[in-house]
Amino acid sequence: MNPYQIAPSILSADFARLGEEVDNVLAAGADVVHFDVMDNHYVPNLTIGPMVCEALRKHGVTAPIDVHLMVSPVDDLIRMFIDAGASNITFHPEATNHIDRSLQLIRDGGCNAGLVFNPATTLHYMDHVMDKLDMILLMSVNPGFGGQSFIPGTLDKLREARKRIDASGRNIRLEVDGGVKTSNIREIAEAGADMFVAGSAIFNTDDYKATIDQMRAELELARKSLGQ
Ligand SMILES: O=C(CO)[C@@H](O)[C@H](O)COP(=O)(O)O
Ligand SMILES: [Fe+2]
Repeated sequence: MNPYQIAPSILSADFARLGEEVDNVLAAGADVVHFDVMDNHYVPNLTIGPMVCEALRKHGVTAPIDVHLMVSPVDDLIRMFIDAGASNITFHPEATNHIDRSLQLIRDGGCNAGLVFNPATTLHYMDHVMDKLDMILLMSVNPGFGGQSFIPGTLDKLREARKRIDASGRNIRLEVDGGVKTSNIREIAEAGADMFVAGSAIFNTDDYKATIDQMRAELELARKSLGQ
């Protein structure tokens, strides 16, 4: 099994040709489709909802769809994305009054559940819900837009999150989102991440396969330096 997952964010895809873009990036070797949902309330931008997720499933996409909810509140959209064919659903803990209940709702719907931490959000939100987490997503930019620069302090936060995951003994994915590129993916992996969202770094290149191959080569170097 590939220990590392590459998840292109379709926020940077050409929305006028979304089905084709997703097909192309999966054919180029992507593992997962990262699906950014913004409500112009929790974040100052507005994107796509469950109808688009369902349309991708009807189009024939069978790869995991990783839904990143940047919305408040979260529960209604969790239900809709479960019905629309989501595989993973993550939300920001400060966007719901009932973190445990929202995580349980995702799991009861048969999806993997996760919390998302903004650069300034404390990891303590995970303390009492480790048993309900399948994944943890650390934002390495402030949420709302693609194409921003990776915030370097995320590396220490990743190391801290990795320690907590290892101490829990649970199989929890550690995803990172924002400013991930071929030039920094290796050090991000060495800090403990195992799932990498990359939007502009993939969709703004002419050759998706060449970019993803280069990312995998960097991840292979990280794997060796970690002694895995
Ligand atoms: O959730 C978000 C932004 O809020 C991300 O998923 C971005 O879409 C990542 O874009 P790049 O930083 O990789 O361009
Ligand atoms: Fe995202």
